[in-house]
Amino acid sequence: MPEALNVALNRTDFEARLRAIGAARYHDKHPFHGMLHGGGCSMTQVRAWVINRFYYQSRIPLKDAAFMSRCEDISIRRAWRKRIEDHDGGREEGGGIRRWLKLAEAVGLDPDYVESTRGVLPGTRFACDAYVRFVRDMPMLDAVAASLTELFAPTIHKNRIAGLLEHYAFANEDALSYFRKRLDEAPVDVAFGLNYVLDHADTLEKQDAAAAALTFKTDVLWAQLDALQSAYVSPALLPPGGWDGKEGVIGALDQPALREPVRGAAE
Ligand SMILES: O=C(O)c1cc(C(=O)O)c2c(n1)C(=O)C(=O)c1cc(C(=O)O)[nH]c1-2
Repeated sequence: MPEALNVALNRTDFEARLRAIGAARYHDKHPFHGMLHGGGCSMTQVRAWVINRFYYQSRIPLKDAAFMSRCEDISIRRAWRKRIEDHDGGREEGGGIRRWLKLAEAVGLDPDYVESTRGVLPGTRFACDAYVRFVRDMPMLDAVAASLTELFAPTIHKNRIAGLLEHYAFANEDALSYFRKRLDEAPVDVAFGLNYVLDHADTLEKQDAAAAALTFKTDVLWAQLDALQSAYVSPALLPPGGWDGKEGVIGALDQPALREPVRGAAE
């Protein structure tokens, strides 16, 4: 191979390489998201998504704590610990996990049931646990690069807020506060993470490793939606122990807020 092909990309071109991974592989392109955002999901499918996605939410602070536990650089720890606070909140209030459980209640689920993580699909569990393990075991550069899917999250969060508000009776600002808050939180995290990766991936080998880590993370996200699609979209193939469409559902299902969505074209 000619020498020039073995040289690391400059920052601009390497960032473009990372962004191209999102453009090709991010989970906004998964058909389940098209259904969810376009009003094509039944309320049972929305509940299944809320139950399974809670598992992802619950693993995020564990992976950030795993990251912190290996990080010798105090200035990085000072910046990174915000991520745990964003999700776990204070002792009494706040935090993404509490906001996610508000969404669970809004779709008619018992938050204790959701928090129990019973009924989470095996594919969801394997994918999310793999992310925690990856961040615990891989080089720091790879661990940070894996979080860079958040570069692409604000667009999907905005589309989700708009799509859910348009199509689903349960959706209001309170129920969707998780996503609204992430619009402020994620850009801070991703600016730090992107700078770290651009600074540290200073050889072609490291750039390849960072790109592979980001690709791995897109697989973590995609696999969670594959699990939902397989279990809850016809022809449904519910694995043993997966949520049965009934357990944990509380309150009167004929209440107006829990009406089935107004179906529209998938966006
Ligand atoms: O709704 C989404 O599509 C989505 C995607 C991602 C992501 O790209 O990993 C995150 C989030 N949301 C999110 O809310 C969040 O807090 C988050 C943290 C992380 C991470 O890897 O540290 N990703 C994401």
